[in-house]
Amino acid sequence: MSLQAILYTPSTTRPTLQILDQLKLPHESVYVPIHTCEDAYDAIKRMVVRGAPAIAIVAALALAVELSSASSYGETAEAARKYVHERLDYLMQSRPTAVNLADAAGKLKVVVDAEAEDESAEMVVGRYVRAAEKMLGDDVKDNENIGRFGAEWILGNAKVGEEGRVAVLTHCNTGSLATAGYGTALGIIRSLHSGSNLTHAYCTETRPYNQGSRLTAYELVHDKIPATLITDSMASSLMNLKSVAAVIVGADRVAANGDTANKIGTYQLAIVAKYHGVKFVVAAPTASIDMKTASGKDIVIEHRSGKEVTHVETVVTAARGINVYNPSFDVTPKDLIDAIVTEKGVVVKNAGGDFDLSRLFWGVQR
Ligand SMILES: CSC[C@H]1O[C@H](OP(=O)(O)O)[C@H](O)[C@@H]1O
Repeated sequence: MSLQAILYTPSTTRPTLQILDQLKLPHESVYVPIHTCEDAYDAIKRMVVRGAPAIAIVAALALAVELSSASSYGETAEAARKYVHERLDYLMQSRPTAVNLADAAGKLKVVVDAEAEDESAEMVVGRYVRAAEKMLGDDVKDNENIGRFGAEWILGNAKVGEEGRVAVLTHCNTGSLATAGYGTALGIIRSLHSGSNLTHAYCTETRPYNQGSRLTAYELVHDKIPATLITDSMASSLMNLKSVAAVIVGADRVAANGDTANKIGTYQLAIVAKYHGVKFVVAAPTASIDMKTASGKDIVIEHRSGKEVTHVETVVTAARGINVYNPSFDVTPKDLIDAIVTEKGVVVKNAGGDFDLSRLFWGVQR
């Protein structure tokens, strides 16, 4: 059975939403109910659920559940539209760096704003719920495409070993626990593995939240994919001594020029990969690409509590009184990125060294 971060039961009357408490993994697999937007906001903020696509989908579905269980959205279609806008704006404040939530909110606002003659509040709500539910299934399909396109690109462009197989390194968690299923960067690893083209997957611990040791390692073991856990500080030695063909990472926000914000530690992996001639691949749905943000210097980087660094669960692991620097993300400049893999295909830099990401959105209302 595949791992699922999100359990959603659509129903004509009262849908239900539960999320896997990722703070308890890998020790316990516990699902917690989400009834309101406040529940979702708190779960996203505390990283009970995390991962750019998963954050967006949980927020969208939480509002669907809330709308279906209360008539607090007003008596008229206009009141319902206003309520949906306000709740989405509230949810968007939960974490600033990943763009997927803002992207989903924008799309859902367009859906409810599509006015129809004499429609009721309930008709607006119904349109919202159907659009939010569609995001769940679309994300899995997108990730399967990312997996296929990414595996094909790596096998066609990286240093492939004997029998057409590769070893790769990934950072943070970008699998079924960060999405609606299958995953982005981890989706490429799943596709390489299912095509018998993977010799080994290395995953970094990804301090301080340990998405790698607690979540990615959990997924790789669950799927019986040959894998080895390393600490973040081992990555350069690994690329120096082992035949790593590609580093594959996710994205929280890809700027219009291709600069990419991702989990802290990504930037240094890109530098080491460049030094060792290892391909550096960003895997992300187009919902993670923000054409309104020109470059990486314009991306807001979330800073989190120093306790994430000084504590492992309740155990203090640092000298009391020390200051802590804890940016949750860093920005990898486009020059260090070899390919951006999306559900619509792979984008590489042109002869001028630039990514032209706009073509991914031709004919799409943004
Ligand atoms: C496909 S998940 C994308 C992205 O989100 C993760 O951040 P967080 O665990 O803080 O939500 C990580 O940066 C992943 O690469």
